[in-house]
Amino acid sequence: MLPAVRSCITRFGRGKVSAGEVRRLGSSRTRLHRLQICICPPCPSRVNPQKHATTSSRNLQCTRSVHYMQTSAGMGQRELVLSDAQRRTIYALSTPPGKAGVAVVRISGPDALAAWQRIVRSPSRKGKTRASGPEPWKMERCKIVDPMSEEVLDDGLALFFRGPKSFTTEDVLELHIHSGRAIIASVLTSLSRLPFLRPAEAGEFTRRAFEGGRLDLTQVEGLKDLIDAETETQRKAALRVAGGSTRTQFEELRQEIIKCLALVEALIDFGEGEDLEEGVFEQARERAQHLRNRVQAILSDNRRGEILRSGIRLAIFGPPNAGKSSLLNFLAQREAAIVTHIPGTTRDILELSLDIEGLPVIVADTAGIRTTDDLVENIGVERAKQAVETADVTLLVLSLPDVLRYDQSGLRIVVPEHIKALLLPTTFVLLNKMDLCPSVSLEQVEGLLADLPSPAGWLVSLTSDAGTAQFVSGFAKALQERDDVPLITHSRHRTHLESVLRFLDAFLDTTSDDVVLGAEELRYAAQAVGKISGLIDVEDVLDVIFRDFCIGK
Ligand SMILES: Nc1nc2c(ncn2[C@@H]2O[C@H](COP(=O)(O)OP(=O)(O)OP(=O)(O)O)[C@@H](O)[C@H]2O)c(=O)[nH]1
Ligand SMILES: [K+]
Ligand SMILES: [Mg+2]
Repeated sequence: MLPAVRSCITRFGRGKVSAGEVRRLGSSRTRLHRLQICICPPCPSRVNPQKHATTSSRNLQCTRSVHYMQTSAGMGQRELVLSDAQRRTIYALSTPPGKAGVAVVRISGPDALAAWQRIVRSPSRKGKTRASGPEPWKMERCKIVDPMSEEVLDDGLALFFRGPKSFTTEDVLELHIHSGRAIIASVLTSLSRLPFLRPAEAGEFTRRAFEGGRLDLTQVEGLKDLIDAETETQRKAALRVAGGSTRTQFEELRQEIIKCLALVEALIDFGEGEDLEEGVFEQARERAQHLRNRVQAILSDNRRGEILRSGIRLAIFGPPNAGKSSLLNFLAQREAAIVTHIPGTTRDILELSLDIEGLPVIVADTAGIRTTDDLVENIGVERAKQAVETADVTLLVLSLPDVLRYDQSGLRIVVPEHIKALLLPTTFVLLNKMDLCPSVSLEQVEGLLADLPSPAGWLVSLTSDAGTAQFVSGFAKALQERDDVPLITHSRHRTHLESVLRFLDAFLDTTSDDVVLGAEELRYAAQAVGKISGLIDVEDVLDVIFRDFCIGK
């Protein structure tokens, strides 16, 4: 560690210099990649910054956590924890192994250029020296050679990205080679012979993109979801998250909390009436109330984002022989479930992951619900009830001829009592076997469907296919609810947001007499939002105070 940096950090630990000064000095002297400064809950043990400051040879990478402690007197104490990790250049095959047209080997880190010089031989650059280096962001036809023997391993393309304008924000070299086991193995073996390279660990390129500030945690999740997306709706949602729309919205939320905190901090430091205008605390309360309502609104999304990611869990249920398994087979377009005329055919739950008009749906076919002496069937009925209870969406299948009644009051649909008990206001209804009731008109049945306590119902014949197209499109639309992707796509976001809500509520419970406590709650709230994106910065609070209040003018 350079003495100037060490001394600056020590002074920072004593509160003599600002984090910004440390950052500036650190950046200029040691070419730091990035510095993370966090607000942490009060630290039980004071940490000796010196102990955590270690020396590293090249390309020092620092991760610093600032423990911002608020004492009862309202004075801030800052502590610095410094850890250096040596940043080596990593390499890996970035495409699936096996026979294909192209394979991409990615090399990222400070020595990517050195790797280029050792293994890339470009015929078009005969006149130029190797030391002049590649032209960044430009594909170059080249030969890939073994760095020791100069043996040509493959004929391919090389692409050099100069950091920070690369995925990882470091220098990145991409080798586009032919995809074959032997070629890939020879190139990777050659790379392993370069002492300044090491194989990348799982997710390490993305991790570096995160550490370099290219992606926040929500974008990292979005990127993974994008790669994992199996349906069109999932792809669109993940693309939006990966593109940073979630990041922006959470960041806005955090900034709002920090503004609130800045008001309260100013109140602590300067007190109302002297340097500050009146009503600052009220202003902070109003903002916090507004924020609280917004967080509450984000949380009441019926888990749509998480459901969309993992697939909507749909349970098909109903009386025996209604055509539940026939429906599953129709949706799957294959004979996945056994269908017979015998009531009680399905016993266990049969689950299939299906794509319904671009929506990921995990469909469960269940045993027909009835009271029976058959031990095995009874277990099946119990499982069916459980599946209905745990599903995100339920669809009741009824056989029209079995439920249609005609009496003095006219035509009615009678749902068996033990089925009624499982009906929710959100249960969709499918009336099947319309082919068996030719005398009943479509209008009549539509009127009856409207009487059911269900958001939507359809009339079909699964054997003749009548009405099935309308059912599928109508049902998919009903499942989609709205096109917009909710902000929360991972339960991790929900957990942190619930904490935000708790801290905001706790702040709203405080009075202007205990502003120190109130500030603490707001700090926790900001920290909880910061955990969603993975970026927490104590300097933000200081920046806002200085910008908005012109202290010490
Ligand atoms: N006529 C007619 N028969 C149908 C229709 N749909 C299904 N069926 C028949 O109804 C019988 C029962 O169908 P399943 O799909 O096994 O019914 P289920 O609800 O799964 O029955 P369980 O598993 O025993 O509860 C079979 O003989 C099907 O061929 C339809 O639209 N019209
Ligand atoms: K059956
Ligand atoms: Mg069945």
